[in-house]
Amino acid sequence: MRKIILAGNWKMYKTQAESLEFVDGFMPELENTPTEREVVLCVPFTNLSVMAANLQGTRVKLGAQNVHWENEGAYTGEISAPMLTEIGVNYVVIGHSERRQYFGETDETVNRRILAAQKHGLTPILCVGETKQQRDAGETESHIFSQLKQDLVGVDQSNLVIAYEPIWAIGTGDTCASEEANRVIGLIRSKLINSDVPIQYGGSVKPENIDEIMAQSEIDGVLVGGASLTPKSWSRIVNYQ
Ligand SMILES: O=C[C@H](O)COP(=O)(O)O
Repeated sequence: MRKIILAGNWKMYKTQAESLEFVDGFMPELENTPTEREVVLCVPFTNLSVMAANLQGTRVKLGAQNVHWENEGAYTGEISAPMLTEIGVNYVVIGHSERRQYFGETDETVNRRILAAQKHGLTPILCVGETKQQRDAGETESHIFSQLKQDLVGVDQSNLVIAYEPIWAIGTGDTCASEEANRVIGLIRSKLINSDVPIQYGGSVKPENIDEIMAQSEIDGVLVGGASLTPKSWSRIVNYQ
């Protein structure tokens, strides 16, 4: 039985005060959410401690948005896995297209980050996906297979989540058709050793399309940016029909 994981990625949004306001608004909405659905919030590093304190005793799991492969060292601006686990972080987003595009993340560093996360008991959410240009050139599958091959070297597939995020669908309102997302996710699954790895879809997920996305047979959850930022839209997403 594959796990359903609904994860919000807040990216570089929300101060601590705004995070707490969100928790107040969102928690009552979780009361009717089926317990088998895992709900995760991947928040900015600066909000992890305050969120850990405020989510204690709730079913919401905490996620970070990146992790370095070393435990400590002269790596200005980076955060290590032991620093995250000390706070009570459970998940970490790795290889998001924004990290790959703006911050020089490569498949090699993505792989190193995943291995470090797993070594410390964190569950990596590995993001893969193609650009519009690659899709138009018919390179969607080859690009994603290449990412998987490099990113998953030596990775334990029993503690892993993958998010398929077509880059052209992120933050654009231009959702990938749910049948197409389902097809690509099925192909990703066919490349894995463990076919029970939860595979999410990400890219302009919103209250209006969540029911259709979650009705697809291969899709085990979603990684949501913009629509995870307000209690109203996020609660509609976790309470999909
Ligand atoms: O990590 C989340 C994705 O980048 C999707 O972002 P979005 O829901 O704002 O399109």
